[in-house]
Amino acid sequence: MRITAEGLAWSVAGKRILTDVGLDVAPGETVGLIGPNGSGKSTLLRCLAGLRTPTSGSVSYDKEPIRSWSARRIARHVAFVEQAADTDSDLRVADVVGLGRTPFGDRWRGFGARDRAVVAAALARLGLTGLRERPWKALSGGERQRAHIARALAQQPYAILLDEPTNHLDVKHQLELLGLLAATDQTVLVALHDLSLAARYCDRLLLLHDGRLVADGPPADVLTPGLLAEVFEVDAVTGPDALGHFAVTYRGPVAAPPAGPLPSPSTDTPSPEPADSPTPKEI
Ligand SMILES: Nc1ncnc2c1ncn2[C@@H]1O[C@H](COP(=O)(O)OP(=O)(O)OP(=O)(O)O)[C@@H](O)[C@H]1O
Repeated sequence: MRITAEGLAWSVAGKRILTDVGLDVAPGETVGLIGPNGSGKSTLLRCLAGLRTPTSGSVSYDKEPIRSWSARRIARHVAFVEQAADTDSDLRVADVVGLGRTPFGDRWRGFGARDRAVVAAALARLGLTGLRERPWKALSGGERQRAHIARALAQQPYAILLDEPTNHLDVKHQLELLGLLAATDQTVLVALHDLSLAARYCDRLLLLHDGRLVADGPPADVLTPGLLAEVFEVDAVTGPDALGHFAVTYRGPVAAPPAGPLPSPSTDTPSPEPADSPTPKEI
């Protein structure tokens, strides 16, 4: 499915957050959305997922503007993995992943064999089969993140939007997830902070700066030392790493933050531990 935005703008409280964003993600493409903190990545993804109504401009799926689409119709096309998605804590992992089937359910049919098979496949894809009966609240941050991605896959969407999906994942799971996104036939737009991983796994990068799209192209064309200095304020070199992947290596920030002294610790004598305080246990 093709995702297109034209002249997209979003403002809040009189402040422009996105300005004149135009993008076109082709069917099956894996596109990375990069930009510094506060540049507008989450806001843009929310507009593309139909969760935020643009102040002006339009979002289209396969050239059809989604302005008048219902949330259910959008969810049958696009899955969105938000940065800090919260989920009802009484559910089991399989139930959370099963929420991905909601757009396809109806109260007469219920949750059928096909839904169960799709959920099982999504759990397996994210290495969560062994955790399927685990209460949601007993999961680690990375396991929850993988479960949210499994829920998105269970939605069987034509396109997946992901907002920093690797931020809680260990290295192995980061590589597995990005490999999965790069290999899928679905259209993928993924916000990432790790620029070398973005370069390695994405066909193309979109660079946001202060709510404007300032570069759009193959990773090596977007991640130039000049743009990295201007937009991310880092002094960096780019080129092949030891394995030949295009990578970014940082010398440091362009300008060091002002080196003011931190307040010194209080010179007051600390109060002694109470005599009966328990000895800390080794863990
Ligand atoms: N509802 C809102 N009200 C006020 N300001 C908002 C709102 N939503 C977003 N913003 C502001 O818009 C700007 C862009 O936010 P956004 O979350 O889209 O950035 P981001 O690129 O995803 O950042 P990060 O990398 O830190 O996740 C920020 O300055 C943010 O404070």
